[in-house]
Amino acid sequence: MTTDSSDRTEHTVLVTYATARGSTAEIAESIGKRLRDNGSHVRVASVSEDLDPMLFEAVVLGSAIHNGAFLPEFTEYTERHRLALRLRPAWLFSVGMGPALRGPLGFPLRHYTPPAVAAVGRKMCALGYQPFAGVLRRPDDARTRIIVRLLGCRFGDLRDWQAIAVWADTITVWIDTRLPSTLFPARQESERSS
Ligand SMILES: Cc1cc2nc3c(=O)[nH]c(=O)nc-3n(C[C@H](O)[C@H](O)[C@H](O)COP(=O)(O)O)c2cc1C
Repeated sequence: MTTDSSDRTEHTVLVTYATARGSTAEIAESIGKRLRDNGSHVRVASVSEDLDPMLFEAVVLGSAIHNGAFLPEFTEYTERHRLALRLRPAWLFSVGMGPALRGPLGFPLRHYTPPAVAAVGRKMCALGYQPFAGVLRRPDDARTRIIVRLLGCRFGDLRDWQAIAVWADTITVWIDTRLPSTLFPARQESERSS
């Protein structure tokens, strides 16, 4: 934990991510900003920085999905820090097409979690898992384009910033209510008497 100049306590949170083309990094930055605005002390970093989750009081981590799995460097990070992730309250997010699927073929698949993604959440004992829609570039090959269209998915920036902010707020509620209060005794005393 840290304290700012007014002795206000700030819980320390790591937001770490893996991205191939940048959309997941922007989602991680947005989650970090929201948690910061809500009063936490936040570090946003790529998994390539390999920050130790034990140095923070809570961890939010996420990756783009490619071919039904998290990016390899992300899965490797969760393996390397498996014990620390179990010891810290940790939340997992993915970035892919899922929440953007529509229509008779796409809708039933909206809530499908690829087994490789579910396995990461299970192993790290994530307190929550949230899939977000990402940025879907128009594929070069016609076959993939047709499949994506059949699943009712548009191409372009499909990110739902409001859903991302709401999810970050639920994490703040957990942090504020479950992590131990770290107020200095003197301040607690003055607050009791006011
Ligand atoms: C090669 C490739 C494979 C992908 N495979 C999947 C997939 O299996 N499931 C899915 O939901 N999205 C898939 N996507 C969509 C990406 O997850 C989506 O574009 C995401 O926003 C990429 O995040 P990034 O910009 O951080 O790399 C794939 C994209 C690419 C380029």
